[in-house]
Amino acid sequence: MTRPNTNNYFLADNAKAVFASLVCVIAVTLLLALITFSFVKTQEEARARQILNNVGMVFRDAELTLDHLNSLAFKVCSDEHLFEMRKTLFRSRFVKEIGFYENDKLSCSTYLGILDTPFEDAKPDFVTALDDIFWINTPLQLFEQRSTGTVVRRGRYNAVLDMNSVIGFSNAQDWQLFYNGDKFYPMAGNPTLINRTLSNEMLAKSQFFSLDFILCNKTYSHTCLKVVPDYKRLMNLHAGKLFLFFLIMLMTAAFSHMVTFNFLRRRRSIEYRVKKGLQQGSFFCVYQPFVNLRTGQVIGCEVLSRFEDDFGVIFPDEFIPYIKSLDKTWEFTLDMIKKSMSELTSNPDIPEGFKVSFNLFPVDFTRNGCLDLDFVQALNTKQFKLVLEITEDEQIATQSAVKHIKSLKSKGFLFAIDDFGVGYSNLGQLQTLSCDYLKIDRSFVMEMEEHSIRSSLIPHIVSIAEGLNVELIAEGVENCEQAKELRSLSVGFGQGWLYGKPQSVENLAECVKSNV
Ligand SMILES: Nc1nc2c(ncn2[C@@H]2O[C@@H]3COP(=O)(O)O[C@H]4[C@@H](O)[C@H](n5cnc6c(=O)[nH]c(N)nc65)O[C@@H]4COP(=O)(O)O[C@H]3[C@H]2O)c(=O)[nH]1
Repeated sequence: MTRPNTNNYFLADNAKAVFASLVCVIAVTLLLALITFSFVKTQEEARARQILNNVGMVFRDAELTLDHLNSLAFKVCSDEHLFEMRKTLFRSRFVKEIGFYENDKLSCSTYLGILDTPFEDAKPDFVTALDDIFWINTPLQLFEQRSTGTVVRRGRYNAVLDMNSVIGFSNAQDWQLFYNGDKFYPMAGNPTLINRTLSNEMLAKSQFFSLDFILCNKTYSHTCLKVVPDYKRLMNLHAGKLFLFFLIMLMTAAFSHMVTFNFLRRRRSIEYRVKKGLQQGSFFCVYQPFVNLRTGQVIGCEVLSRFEDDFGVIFPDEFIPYIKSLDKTWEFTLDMIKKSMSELTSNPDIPEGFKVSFNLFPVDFTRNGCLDLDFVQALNTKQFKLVLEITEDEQIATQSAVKHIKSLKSKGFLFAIDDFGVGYSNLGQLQTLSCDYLKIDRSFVMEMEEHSIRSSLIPHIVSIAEGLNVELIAEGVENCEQAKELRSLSVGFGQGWLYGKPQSVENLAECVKSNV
Protein backbone atom coordinates (compact mmCIF):
# COMPACT_ATOMS: atom_id res chain seq x y z
CA MET A 1 0.00 0.00 0.00
CA THR A 2 1.38 3.42 -0.91
CA ARG A 3 1.05 6.45 1.31
CA PRO A 4 -1.20 9.10 -0.27
CA ASN A 5 0.18 12.48 -1.18
CA THR A 6 -2.25 14.90 0.45
CA ASN A 7 -0.90 17.76 -1.70
CA ASN A 8 -2.82 16.20 -4.60
CA TYR A 9 -5.98 17.38 -2.91
CA PHE A 10 -4.88 21.00 -2.64
CA LEU A 11 -6.30 22.05 -6.01
CA ALA A 12 -9.46 19.99 -5.63
CA ASP A 13 -10.09 21.47 -2.16
CA ASN A 14 -9.47 24.94 -3.51
CA ALA A 15 -11.91 24.42 -6.36
CA LYS A 16 -14.56 23.16 -3.94
CA ALA A 17 -13.90 26.11 -1.61
CA VAL A 18 -14.26 28.54 -4.53
CA PHE A 19 -17.55 26.93 -5.47
CA ALA A 20 -18.77 27.09 -1.87
CA SER A 21 -17.80 30.76 -1.57
CA LEU A 22 -19.63 31.47 -4.83
CA VAL A 23 -22.77 29.86 -3.47
CA CYS A 24 -22.39 31.82 -0.22
CA VAL A 25 -21.89 35.10 -2.09
CA ILE A 26 -25.00 34.45 -4.19
CA ALA A 27 -27.01 33.60 -1.07
CA VAL A 28 -25.76 36.67 0.82
CA THR A 29 -26.39 38.87 -2.23
CA LEU A 30 -29.96 37.64 -2.49
CA LEU A 31 -30.51 38.12 1.22
CA LEU A 32 -29.02 41.62 1.23
CA ALA A 33 -30.92 42.54 -1.92
CA LEU A 34 -34.15 41.39 -0.31
CA ILE A 35 -33.50 43.31 2.91
CA THR A 36 -32.38 46.42 1.03
CA PHE A 37 -35.25 46.26 -1.38
CA SER A 38 -37.86 46.08 1.38
CA PHE A 39 -36.03 48.81 3.33
CA VAL A 40 -35.76 51.15 0.34
CA LYS A 41 -39.31 50.38 -0.73
CA THR A 42 -40.66 51.30 2.71
CA GLN A 43 -38.55 54.43 2.77
CA GLU A 44 -39.58 55.46 -0.74
CA GLU A 45 -43.22 54.79 -0.06
CA ALA A 46 -43.14 56.96 3.06
CA ARG A 47 -41.45 59.67 1.03
CA ALA A 48 -44.02 59.33 -1.76
CA ARG A 49 -46.83 59.52 0.77
CA GLN A 50 -45.36 62.73 2.14
CA ILE A 51 -45.00 64.25 -1.34
CA LEU A 52 -48.51 63.28 -2.30
CA ASN A 53 -49.93 64.72 0.91
CA ASN A 54 -48.21 68.00 0.08
CA VAL A 55 -49.57 67.86 -3.46
CA GLY A 56 -53.01 67.14 -2.01
CA MET A 57 -52.72 70.23 0.20
CA VAL A 58 -51.88 72.40 -2.81
CA PHE A 59 -54.79 70.98 -4.78
CA ARG A 60 -57.22 71.51 -1.91
CA ASP A 61 -56.05 75.11 -1.61
CA ALA A 62 -56.50 75.63 -5.34
CA GLU A 63 -59.94 73.99 -5.18
CA LEU A 64 -61.14 76.30 -2.38
CA THR A 65 -59.67 79.35 -4.11
CA LEU A 66 -61.18 78.55 -7.50
CA ASP A 67 -64.55 77.48 -6.06
CA HIS A 68 -64.72 80.75 -4.14
CA LEU A 69 -63.97 82.81 -7.26
CA ASN A 70 -66.39 80.82 -9.41
CA SER A 71 -69.13 81.57 -6.91
CA LEU A 72 -68.66 85.33 -7.52
CA ALA A 73 -70.87 86.98 -10.12
CA PHE A 74 -68.13 88.53 -12.35
CA LYS A 75 -68.68 88.00 -16.03
CA VAL A 76 -66.02 90.31 -17.50
CA CYS A 77 -62.64 91.37 -16.17
CA SER A 78 -62.60 94.81 -14.56
CA ASP A 79 -60.35 96.54 -12.04
CA GLU A 80 -62.84 95.64 -9.31
CA HIS A 81 -62.74 92.03 -10.48
CA LEU A 82 -58.93 92.04 -10.56
CA PHE A 83 -58.88 93.52 -7.07
CA GLU A 84 -61.15 90.67 -5.87
CA MET A 85 -58.90 88.09 -7.59
CA ARG A 86 -55.75 89.56 -6.00
CA LYS A 87 -57.45 89.65 -2.58
CA THR A 88 -58.30 85.98 -2.97
CA LEU A 89 -54.75 85.28 -4.12
CA PHE A 90 -53.35 86.81 -0.93
CA ARG A 91 -55.62 84.59 1.14
CA SER A 92 -54.55 81.41 -0.57
CA ARG A 93 -51.40 79.68 0.55
CA PHE A 94 -50.11 77.84 -2.46
CA VAL A 95 -51.61 79.59 -5.49
CA LYS A 96 -49.10 81.95 -7.13
CA GLU A 97 -51.25 83.48 -9.80
CA ILE A 98 -54.93 83.52 -10.77
CA GLY A 99 -56.29 83.92 -14.28
CA PHE A 100 -59.84 84.69 -15.58
CA TYR A 101 -61.42 83.37 -18.81
CA GLU A 102 -63.94 84.98 -21.04
CA ASN A 103 -65.24 82.85 -23.90
CA ASP A 104 -62.56 80.23 -23.15
CA LYS A 105 -59.79 82.81 -23.58
CA LEU A 106 -57.60 84.16 -20.81
CA SER A 107 -58.63 87.82 -20.48
CA CYS A 108 -56.83 88.87 -17.32
CA SER A 109 -54.58 87.57 -14.57
CA THR A 110 -53.37 88.77 -11.17
CA TYR A 111 -49.85 89.12 -12.63
CA LEU A 112 -50.55 90.33 -16.18
CA GLY A 113 -53.57 92.50 -15.38
CA ILE A 114 -56.23 93.01 -18.05
CA LEU A 115 -54.92 91.68 -21.36
CA ASP A 116 -55.31 93.73 -24.48
CA THR A 117 -55.65 90.56 -26.52
CA PRO A 118 -57.09 87.61 -24.65
CA PHE A 119 -55.30 84.41 -25.61
CA GLU A 120 -56.21 80.81 -25.94
CA ASP A 121 -54.37 78.16 -23.90
CA ALA A 122 -52.42 75.36 -25.47
CA LYS A 123 -53.92 71.91 -25.51
CA PRO A 124 -54.17 70.70 -21.88
CA ASP A 125 -52.25 67.70 -20.66
CA PHE A 126 -55.32 66.11 -19.19
CA VAL A 127 -58.83 66.71 -18.07
CA THR A 128 -60.32 65.09 -15.00
CA ALA A 129 -63.78 63.65 -14.57
CA LEU A 130 -64.79 66.88 -12.84
CA ASP A 131 -63.66 68.85 -15.91
CA ASP A 132 -60.63 70.30 -14.20
CA ILE A 133 -58.01 71.00 -16.83
CA PHE A 134 -54.29 70.53 -16.20
CA TRP A 135 -51.26 71.95 -17.91
CA ILE A 136 -48.10 70.42 -16.56
CA ASN A 137 -44.72 72.15 -16.63
CA THR A 138 -46.13 75.12 -18.45
CA PRO A 139 -43.52 77.78 -19.22
CA LEU A 140 -44.38 80.97 -17.35
CA GLN A 141 -43.02 84.44 -16.90
CA LEU A 142 -43.35 85.30 -13.21
CA PHE A 143 -41.85 88.56 -11.91
CA GLU A 144 -39.08 88.87 -14.50
CA GLN A 145 -38.29 85.23 -14.09
CA ARG A 146 -38.88 82.40 -16.45
CA SER A 147 -40.16 79.36 -14.67
CA THR A 148 -42.45 76.45 -15.06
CA GLY A 149 -45.57 75.85 -13.10
CA THR A 150 -48.57 73.62 -12.93
CA VAL A 151 -51.73 75.30 -14.08
CA VAL A 152 -55.12 74.01 -13.11
CA ARG A 153 -58.28 75.46 -14.59
CA ARG A 154 -61.65 75.10 -12.94
CA GLY A 155 -64.69 76.82 -14.32
CA ARG A 156 -63.86 80.41 -15.35
CA TYR A 157 -60.58 80.63 -13.42
CA ASN A 158 -57.20 79.06 -13.44
CA ALA A 159 -54.55 78.87 -10.72
CA VAL A 160 -50.79 78.68 -11.14
CA LEU A 161 -49.39 76.34 -8.57
CA ASP A 162 -45.74 76.52 -7.57
CA MET A 163 -45.23 72.92 -6.63
CA ASN A 164 -41.47 73.06 -6.09
CA SER A 165 -41.57 75.51 -3.22
CA VAL A 166 -44.54 73.75 -1.70
CA ILE A 167 -43.18 70.28 -1.85
CA GLY A 168 -39.87 71.36 -0.44
CA PHE A 169 -36.41 71.58 -1.83
CA SER A 170 -35.40 68.04 -0.96
CA ASN A 171 -38.40 66.62 -2.77
CA ALA A 172 -38.29 69.01 -5.69
CA GLN A 173 -36.49 66.40 -7.70
CA ASP A 174 -39.38 63.99 -7.34
CA TRP A 175 -41.90 66.60 -8.31
CA GLN A 176 -39.85 67.55 -11.32
CA LEU A 177 -39.89 63.96 -12.21
CA PHE A 178 -43.66 63.88 -12.12
CA TYR A 179 -43.70 66.56 -14.71
CA ASN A 180 -40.72 65.72 -16.79
CA GLY A 181 -42.57 65.04 -19.97
CA ASP A 182 -39.41 64.17 -21.92
CA LYS A 183 -38.45 61.21 -19.92
CA PHE A 184 -41.25 60.05 -17.66
CA TYR A 185 -44.74 61.24 -17.23
CA PRO A 186 -45.31 59.93 -13.80
CA MET A 187 -48.25 62.07 -12.86
CA ALA A 188 -51.16 59.86 -13.57
CA GLY A 189 -54.76 59.84 -12.88
CA ASN A 190 -57.09 57.21 -11.64
CA PRO A 191 -56.65 54.47 -14.27
CA THR A 192 -60.15 55.01 -15.67
CA LEU A 193 -59.51 58.74 -15.88
CA ILE A 194 -56.13 58.29 -17.50
CA ASN A 195 -57.53 56.08 -20.17
CA ARG A 196 -60.10 58.70 -20.93
CA THR A 197 -57.91 61.75 -20.79
CA LEU A 198 -54.25 60.93 -21.44
CA SER A 199 -52.95 60.84 -24.93
CA ASN A 200 -51.45 57.61 -26.28
CA GLU A 201 -48.02 59.19 -26.12
CA MET A 202 -48.45 59.82 -22.43
CA LEU A 203 -49.84 56.37 -21.85
CA ALA A 204 -46.78 54.92 -23.52
CA LYS A 205 -44.57 56.97 -21.23
CA SER A 206 -46.54 55.85 -18.21
CA GLN A 207 -45.10 52.37 -18.77
CA PHE A 208 -41.96 53.60 -17.10
CA PHE A 209 -43.78 53.43 -13.80
CA SER A 210 -42.27 50.78 -11.68
CA LEU A 211 -43.21 51.39 -8.10
CA ASP A 212 -46.92 50.89 -7.87
CA PHE A 213 -47.82 53.36 -5.24
CA ILE A 214 -51.01 55.18 -5.91
CA LEU A 215 -52.66 57.70 -3.63
CA CYS A 216 -56.01 59.06 -4.59
CA ASN A 217 -57.01 62.52 -3.62
CA LYS A 218 -60.76 62.05 -3.48
CA THR A 219 -61.49 65.46 -1.99
CA TYR A 220 -60.29 67.41 -4.92
CA SER A 221 -60.66 65.68 -8.20
CA HIS A 222 -60.64 61.90 -7.73
CA THR A 223 -57.31 62.07 -9.42
CA CYS A 224 -54.65 59.68 -8.29
CA LEU A 225 -51.00 60.45 -8.35
CA LYS A 226 -48.41 57.84 -8.92
CA VAL A 227 -44.89 58.29 -7.67
CA VAL A 228 -42.03 56.59 -9.43
CA PRO A 229 -38.65 56.10 -7.88
CA ASP A 230 -35.88 58.12 -9.42
CA TYR A 231 -33.22 55.45 -9.77
CA LYS A 232 -30.42 57.94 -10.25
CA ARG A 233 -31.32 59.66 -6.99
CA LEU A 234 -31.68 56.29 -5.27
CA MET A 235 -28.25 55.22 -6.50
CA ASN A 236 -26.70 58.44 -5.19
CA LEU A 237 -28.53 58.10 -1.90
CA HIS A 238 -27.47 54.51 -1.34
CA ALA A 239 -24.02 54.53 -2.94
CA GLY A 240 -22.43 54.10 0.51
CA LYS A 241 -24.56 51.05 1.16
CA LEU A 242 -23.63 49.58 -2.21
CA PHE A 243 -19.97 49.99 -1.38
CA LEU A 244 -20.59 48.34 1.99
CA PHE A 245 -22.38 45.46 0.26
CA PHE A 246 -19.43 45.05 -2.05
CA LEU A 247 -17.14 44.82 0.97
CA ILE A 248 -19.51 42.32 2.62
CA MET A 249 -19.45 40.24 -0.58
CA LEU A 250 -15.67 40.22 -0.58
CA MET A 251 -15.55 39.30 3.09
CA THR A 252 -18.19 36.59 2.60
CA ALA A 253 -16.22 35.15 -0.30
CA ALA A 254 -12.95 35.18 1.65
CA PHE A 255 -14.53 33.85 4.84
CA SER A 256 -16.51 31.06 3.20
CA HIS A 257 -13.48 30.05 1.17
CA MET A 258 -11.38 29.92 4.31
CA VAL A 259 -13.98 27.96 6.30
CA THR A 260 -14.63 25.47 3.48
CA PHE A 261 -10.98 24.99 2.68
CA ASN A 262 -10.12 24.45 6.35
CA PHE A 263 -13.05 22.08 6.76
CA LEU A 264 -11.94 20.03 3.75
CA ARG A 265 -8.34 20.05 4.92
CA ARG A 266 -9.44 19.02 8.40
CA ARG A 267 -11.51 16.21 6.89
CA ARG A 268 -8.32 14.93 5.31
CA SER A 269 -6.32 15.28 8.51
CA ILE A 270 -5.27 12.02 10.10
CA GLU A 271 -6.87 13.02 13.41
CA TYR A 272 -10.28 13.55 11.80
CA ARG A 273 -10.07 10.38 9.73
CA VAL A 274 -8.99 8.30 12.72
CA LYS A 275 -11.80 9.73 14.85
CA LYS A 276 -14.32 8.95 12.11
CA GLY A 277 -12.79 5.51 11.58
CA LEU A 278 -13.20 4.75 15.29
CA GLN A 279 -16.81 5.94 15.26
CA GLN A 280 -17.64 3.87 12.19
CA GLY A 281 -15.52 0.86 13.22
CA SER A 282 -13.69 0.93 9.90
CA PHE A 283 -10.28 -0.32 11.10
CA PHE A 284 -9.51 -3.81 9.86
CA CYS A 285 -7.07 -6.60 10.66
CA VAL A 286 -4.14 -8.08 8.76
CA TYR A 287 -2.18 -11.09 9.92
CA GLN A 288 1.55 -11.66 9.85
CA PRO A 289 2.62 -15.30 10.24
CA PHE A 290 5.31 -16.42 12.62
CA VAL A 291 7.16 -19.66 12.17
CA ASN A 292 9.12 -22.27 13.97
CA LEU A 293 12.61 -21.32 12.78
CA ARG A 294 13.80 -24.91 12.88
CA THR A 295 10.95 -26.50 10.87
CA GLY A 296 9.74 -23.44 8.97
CA GLN A 297 6.17 -24.31 9.95
CA VAL A 298 3.68 -21.46 10.43
CA ILE A 299 2.57 -21.86 14.01
CA GLY A 300 0.82 -18.58 14.62
CA CYS A 301 0.22 -15.02 13.56
CA GLU A 302 0.35 -11.49 14.88
CA VAL A 303 -2.80 -9.43 14.45
CA LEU A 304 -1.95 -5.98 13.09
CA SER A 305 -4.43 -3.22 12.37
CA ARG A 306 -4.88 -1.17 9.21
CA PHE A 307 -6.95 1.79 8.15
CA GLU A 308 -8.01 2.83 4.69
CA ASP A 309 -10.61 5.35 3.54
CA ASP A 310 -11.34 7.42 0.43
CA PHE A 311 -8.20 9.45 1.05
CA GLY A 312 -5.89 6.44 1.26
CA VAL A 313 -4.11 4.24 3.78
CA ILE A 314 -2.92 5.26 7.23
CA PHE A 315 -0.36 3.04 8.96
CA PRO A 316 -0.28 2.17 12.67
CA ASP A 317 2.73 4.36 13.44
CA GLU A 318 0.56 7.34 12.29
CA PHE A 319 -2.85 6.47 13.71
CA ILE A 320 -1.83 4.91 17.02
CA PRO A 321 -0.70 8.24 18.59
CA TYR A 322 -4.16 9.69 17.77
CA ILE A 323 -5.96 6.70 19.28
CA LYS A 324 -3.91 7.26 22.41
CA SER A 325 -4.59 10.99 22.52
CA LEU A 326 -8.33 10.35 22.03
CA ASP A 327 -8.14 7.88 24.91
CA LYS A 328 -9.84 5.19 22.82
CA THR A 329 -7.17 2.51 23.23
CA TRP A 330 -9.35 -0.04 24.98
CA GLU A 331 -12.32 0.33 22.60
CA PHE A 332 -9.91 0.00 19.68
CA THR A 333 -8.25 -3.13 21.10
CA LEU A 334 -11.62 -4.80 21.74
CA ASP A 335 -12.72 -3.99 18.19
CA MET A 336 -9.55 -5.52 16.72
CA ILE A 337 -9.77 -8.64 18.91
CA LYS A 338 -13.44 -9.23 18.02
CA LYS A 339 -12.86 -8.76 14.30
CA SER A 340 -9.75 -10.96 14.17
CA MET A 341 -11.29 -13.72 16.30
CA SER A 342 -14.32 -13.78 14.04
CA GLU A 343 -12.17 -13.99 10.86
CA LEU A 344 -9.71 -16.54 12.20
CA THR A 345 -12.23 -18.91 13.81
CA SER A 346 -14.47 -18.89 10.77
CA ASN A 347 -11.65 -19.75 8.34
CA PRO A 348 -11.43 -23.55 8.03
CA ASP A 349 -7.73 -23.52 7.08
CA ILE A 350 -6.58 -21.87 10.29
CA PRO A 351 -5.83 -24.89 12.49
CA GLU A 352 -6.87 -25.48 16.08
CA GLY A 353 -4.24 -24.51 18.63
CA PHE A 354 -2.85 -21.79 16.34
CA LYS A 355 -1.01 -19.03 18.24
CA VAL A 356 -2.79 -15.71 17.81
CA SER A 357 -0.95 -12.69 19.08
CA PHE A 358 -2.67 -9.34 19.80
CA ASN A 359 -1.07 -5.97 20.39
CA LEU A 360 -2.26 -4.20 23.53
CA PHE A 361 -1.56 -0.77 24.93
CA PRO A 362 0.39 -0.75 28.20
CA VAL A 363 -1.92 1.92 29.64
CA ASP A 364 -4.89 -0.45 29.44
CA PHE A 365 -3.28 -2.83 31.90
CA THR A 366 -3.40 -0.12 34.56
CA ARG A 367 -7.22 -0.09 34.36
CA ASN A 368 -9.60 -2.71 35.74
CA GLY A 369 -11.39 -2.79 32.38
CA CYS A 370 -8.69 -5.03 30.92
CA LEU A 371 -10.11 -7.95 32.91
CA ASP A 372 -13.11 -7.84 30.54
CA LEU A 373 -10.98 -9.89 28.13
CA ASP A 374 -12.72 -12.96 29.56
CA PHE A 375 -15.16 -12.76 26.67
CA VAL A 376 -12.37 -13.62 24.18
CA GLN A 377 -12.10 -17.10 25.63
CA ALA A 378 -15.80 -17.57 24.85
CA LEU A 379 -15.14 -16.60 21.22
CA ASN A 380 -12.16 -18.96 21.06
CA THR A 381 -13.97 -21.89 19.54
CA LYS A 382 -10.76 -23.35 18.03
CA GLN A 383 -8.67 -23.35 21.18
CA PHE A 384 -6.17 -20.84 19.79
CA LYS A 385 -3.27 -19.99 22.08
CA LEU A 386 -4.02 -16.34 22.73
CA VAL A 387 -0.94 -14.18 23.22
CA LEU A 388 -1.15 -10.61 24.50
CA GLU A 389 1.78 -8.49 23.32
CA ILE A 390 2.86 -5.57 25.45
CA THR A 391 5.80 -3.27 24.90
CA GLU A 392 8.22 -2.70 27.71
CA ASP A 393 6.88 0.37 29.41
CA GLU A 394 6.98 2.05 32.80
CA GLN A 395 3.20 1.72 33.07
CA ILE A 396 3.54 -2.06 33.00
CA ALA A 397 5.67 -1.83 36.15
CA THR A 398 2.81 -0.45 38.23
CA GLN A 399 1.28 -2.68 40.88
CA SER A 400 -2.19 -2.67 39.35
CA ALA A 401 -0.81 -3.63 35.90
CA VAL A 402 1.14 -6.55 37.35
CA LYS A 403 -1.98 -7.67 39.26
CA HIS A 404 -4.13 -7.52 36.10
CA ILE A 405 -1.55 -9.35 33.97
CA LYS A 406 -1.33 -12.13 36.54
CA SER A 407 -5.10 -12.37 36.65
CA LEU A 408 -5.29 -12.66 32.84
CA LYS A 409 -2.53 -15.27 32.82
CA SER A 410 -4.52 -17.34 35.28
CA LYS A 411 -7.40 -17.23 32.77
CA GLY A 412 -5.24 -18.81 30.06
CA PHE A 413 -3.77 -15.82 28.21
CA LEU A 414 -0.09 -15.94 27.28
CA PHE A 415 2.08 -12.83 27.39
CA ALA A 416 4.81 -11.57 25.09
CA ILE A 417 7.11 -8.59 25.60
CA ASP A 418 7.14 -6.79 22.24
CA ASP A 419 10.12 -4.91 20.76
CA PHE A 420 12.37 -6.34 23.45
CA GLY A 421 15.70 -4.56 23.76
CA VAL A 422 14.70 -1.05 22.73
CA GLY A 423 12.25 0.00 25.41
CA TYR A 424 12.21 0.32 29.15
CA SER A 425 14.19 -2.83 30.08
CA ASN A 426 14.26 -4.06 33.61
CA LEU A 427 15.23 -7.60 34.47
CA GLY A 428 13.34 -7.46 37.79
CA GLN A 429 10.17 -6.47 35.92
CA LEU A 430 10.61 -9.35 33.45
CA GLN A 431 10.79 -11.77 36.35
CA THR A 432 7.73 -10.27 38.02
CA LEU A 433 5.67 -10.43 34.86
CA SER A 434 6.75 -14.02 34.13
CA CYS A 435 5.90 -13.56 30.45
CA ASP A 436 5.85 -16.45 27.94
CA TYR A 437 7.63 -14.86 24.96
CA LEU A 438 10.22 -12.21 24.31
CA LYS A 439 10.03 -10.66 20.86
CA ILE A 440 13.46 -9.44 19.80
CA ASP A 441 13.08 -6.02 18.17
CA ARG A 442 13.69 -6.07 14.42
CA SER A 443 16.50 -3.50 14.67
CA PHE A 444 18.68 -6.26 16.23
CA VAL A 445 17.90 -8.69 13.41
CA MET A 446 18.30 -6.20 10.59
CA GLU A 447 21.83 -5.29 11.66
CA MET A 448 23.01 -8.91 11.95
CA GLU A 449 24.75 -8.92 8.56
CA GLU A 450 26.66 -5.79 9.47
CA HIS A 451 27.73 -7.40 12.77
CA SER A 452 26.78 -4.22 14.62
CA ILE A 453 27.12 -3.81 18.38
CA ARG A 454 23.37 -4.01 18.68
CA SER A 455 23.16 -7.36 16.85
CA SER A 456 26.04 -8.73 18.91
CA LEU A 457 23.67 -8.45 21.90
CA ILE A 458 21.37 -11.19 20.54
CA PRO A 459 23.31 -14.02 22.28
CA HIS A 460 22.85 -12.10 25.57
CA ILE A 461 19.11 -11.84 24.92
CA VAL A 462 19.12 -15.59 24.27
CA SER A 463 20.75 -16.27 27.64
CA ILE A 464 18.29 -13.88 29.40
CA ALA A 465 15.40 -15.81 27.82
CA GLU A 466 16.92 -19.13 28.92
CA GLY A 467 17.34 -17.71 32.44
CA LEU A 468 13.72 -16.63 32.53
CA ASN A 469 12.56 -19.80 30.79
CA VAL A 470 10.72 -17.94 28.03
CA GLU A 471 10.52 -18.52 24.26
CA LEU A 472 12.16 -16.11 21.84
CA ILE A 473 10.56 -14.71 18.68
CA ALA A 474 12.83 -12.73 16.36
CA GLU A 475 11.01 -9.90 14.52
CA GLY A 476 11.90 -8.49 11.10
CA VAL A 477 13.46 -11.61 9.54
CA GLU A 478 13.86 -10.66 5.91
CA ASN A 479 16.31 -13.19 4.48
CA CYS A 480 17.61 -16.74 4.83
CA GLU A 481 21.02 -15.65 6.25
CA GLN A 482 19.30 -13.93 9.15
CA ALA A 483 17.08 -16.98 9.70
CA LYS A 484 20.08 -19.32 9.59
CA GLU A 485 22.08 -17.30 12.12
CA LEU A 486 19.05 -16.97 14.43
CA ARG A 487 18.63 -20.72 14.28
CA SER A 488 22.28 -21.21 15.15
CA LEU A 489 21.77 -18.88 18.14
CA SER A 490 18.90 -21.13 19.31
CA VAL A 491 16.18 -18.53 18.72
CA GLY A 492 12.99 -20.63 18.50
CA PHE A 493 10.60 -18.56 16.41
CA GLY A 494 10.77 -15.95 13.72
CA GLN A 495 8.48 -13.37 12.10
CA GLY A 496 9.23 -11.21 9.10
CA TRP A 497 8.84 -10.63 5.40
CA LEU A 498 10.82 -13.82 4.68
CA TYR A 499 7.80 -15.77 5.93
CA GLY A 500 5.05 -13.38 4.97
CA LYS A 501 4.03 -9.76 5.15
CA PRO A 502 0.94 -8.63 7.10
CA GLN A 503 -1.87 -10.04 4.93
CA SER A 504 -5.55 -10.92 4.74
CA VAL A 505 -6.87 -13.95 6.60
CA GLU A 506 -7.35 -15.78 3.26
CA ASN A 507 -3.68 -15.30 2.32
CA LEU A 508 -2.63 -16.32 5.81
CA ALA A 509 -4.67 -19.51 5.41
CA GLU A 510 -2.87 -20.20 2.08
CA CYS A 511 0.44 -19.64 3.82
CA VAL A 512 -0.51 -22.05 6.60
CA LYS A 513 -1.62 -24.70 4.08
CA SER A 514 1.56 -24.45 1.97
CA ASN A 515 3.75 -24.87 5.05
CA VAL A 516 2.02 -27.95 6.48
N1 LIG B 1 10.86 -3.63 7.81
C1 LIG B 1 10.20 -4.74 8.20
N2 LIG B 1 9.08 -4.59 8.93
C2 LIG B 1 8.45 -5.73 9.31
C3 LIG B 1 8.89 -7.01 8.98
N3 LIG B 1 8.03 -7.90 9.52
C4 LIG B 1 7.08 -7.20 10.17
N4 LIG B 1 7.32 -5.88 10.04
C5 LIG B 1 6.54 -4.75 10.58
O1 LIG B 1 6.89 -4.64 11.92
C6 LIG B 1 5.74 -4.34 12.72
C7 LIG B 1 5.58 -5.44 13.71
O2 LIG B 1 4.66 -5.11 14.63
P1 LIG B 1 5.02 -4.58 16.08
O3 LIG B 1 6.45 -4.69 16.41
O4 LIG B 1 4.05 -5.23 17.00
O5 LIG B 1 4.70 -3.02 15.93
C8 LIG B 1 3.41 -2.61 15.64
C9 LIG B 1 2.57 -2.44 16.86
O6 LIG B 1 3.36 -1.97 17.95
C10 LIG B 1 1.65 -1.34 16.47
N5 LIG B 1 0.36 -1.91 16.11
C11 LIG B 1 -0.05 -2.40 14.92
N6 LIG B 1 -1.33 -2.85 15.01
C12 LIG B 1 -1.70 -2.66 16.29
C13 LIG B 1 -2.90 -2.94 17.06
O7 LIG B 1 -3.89 -3.45 16.54
N7 LIG B 1 -2.92 -2.57 18.38
C14 LIG B 1 -1.85 -2.00 18.98
N8 LIG B 1 -1.93 -1.72 20.28
N9 LIG B 1 -0.71 -1.73 18.33
C15 LIG B 1 -0.63 -2.07 17.00
O8 LIG B 1 2.16 -0.68 15.35
C16 LIG B 1 3.44 -1.20 15.09
C17 LIG B 1 3.74 -1.13 13.63
O9 LIG B 1 2.90 -1.97 12.96
P2 LIG B 1 3.05 -2.23 11.42
O10 LIG B 1 3.20 -0.93 10.71
O11 LIG B 1 1.98 -3.14 11.02
O12 LIG B 1 4.44 -2.92 11.34
C18 LIG B 1 4.58 -4.27 11.74
C19 LIG B 1 5.07 -5.09 10.58
O13 LIG B 1 4.48 -4.71 9.36
C20 LIG B 1 10.08 -7.12 8.21
O14 LIG B 1 10.56 -8.20 7.88
N10 LIG B 1 10.70 -5.97 7.85
